Amino acid sequence: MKKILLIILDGLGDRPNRALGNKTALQAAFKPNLDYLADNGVTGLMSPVGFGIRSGSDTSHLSILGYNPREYYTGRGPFEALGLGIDLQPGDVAFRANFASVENGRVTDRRAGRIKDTTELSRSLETEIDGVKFIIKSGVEHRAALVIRGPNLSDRVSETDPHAINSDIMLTKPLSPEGEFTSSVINKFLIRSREILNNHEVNKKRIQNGEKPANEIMIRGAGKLPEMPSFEKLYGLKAACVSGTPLIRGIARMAGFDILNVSGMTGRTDTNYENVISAAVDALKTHDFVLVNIKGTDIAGHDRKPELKREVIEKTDRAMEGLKKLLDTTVIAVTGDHSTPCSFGDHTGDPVPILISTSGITRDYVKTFDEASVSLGYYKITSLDIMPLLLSYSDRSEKYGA
Ligand SMILES: O=C(O)[C@H](O)COP(=O)(O)O
Ligand SMILES: [Mg+2]
Repeated sequence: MKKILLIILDGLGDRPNRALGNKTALQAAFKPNLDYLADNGVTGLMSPVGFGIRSGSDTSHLSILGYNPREYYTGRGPFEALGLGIDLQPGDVAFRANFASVENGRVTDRRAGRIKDTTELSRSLETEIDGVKFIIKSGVEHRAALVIRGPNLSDRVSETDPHAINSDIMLTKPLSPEGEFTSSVINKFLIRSREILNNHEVNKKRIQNGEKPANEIMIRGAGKLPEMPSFEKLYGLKAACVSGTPLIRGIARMAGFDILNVSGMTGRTDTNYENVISAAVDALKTHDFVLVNIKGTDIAGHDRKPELKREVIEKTDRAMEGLKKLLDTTVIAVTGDHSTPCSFGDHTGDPVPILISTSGITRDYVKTFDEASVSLGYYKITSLDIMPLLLSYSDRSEKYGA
């Protein structure tokens, strides 16, 4: 039996970019190690969740790990909260939150210029209203989690993220009668938060420095704690997660993974790629399955920066130099969780390249790892097919039938 290393480059898939001579970031990148793994492996295209589905990182990672989101997904919020170390309790409702910039009632930046640190801002918003406790914890850049705790709370409330700039700021609405109280108490919190954030020293300084203020908190992905069997129970695999992204850490925590902390791992494009990959290699000594998530490719896609995406791929590739040595003992798979084309600035339903490499594998004829090359590869699969394939290539599958 072999170990399994699964490396997800978040939002990896792309479309041709004019700035890269009509190539995708993967096609334009110098990436000898990814190409080596593709050459010495089997490749193909992987559709996250299902063909043509524009999945989020939450539903796609769940499905890659074999948790069908249609069965287990209750919303993004719980994973964001768990990933930030909040001890979510049954009955709590959790949200993903964005610190955003607003001018004259309109959103000018959904990410407040990818602000570096919102800890003080989050702290200033914590409160209790009508018997409901508001817990807010800052994540990476503009990201945060909001958890509301109290009796009779419902997740049947609408989001307040317009997902587009120049849109009016929003309040939540109940999605059914059971969401009425929750929505009204959240709206009191949001109105109070606007007042606090607009007068906050951090924002006054930002404006003085010519930066956009983080003066609005927008919420989405309402959900309660899901129930999921552990990864170990499902597959008998002891698993570890190497990711600086709270959402991914939260999903892995829910699945019972060991969540590793790595020096220099930021969850941003400036992460220490070498440390991330070597922490994963180390973890393979004590774990059967290691999941790595590199977030920079997705950030570059959302920010419409093809050169930056290429750079993130090249840095990841450089850090992967030592992985070739592991192929005798390890199945290495590399893919994305969805496409985030730089030309679109958001997730699309385009399939994502996947490679699976290990010694002794029957190779296909593909020698380079990019969207077009792997379309000639062996597999056209969905994310739900990944775990069965990894179990099979690592000689861990149970026989189906006698
Ligand atoms: O980076 C993330 O957290 C998401 O993939 C995109 O979310 P955002 O558009 O709110 O930044
Ligand atoms: Mg993603």
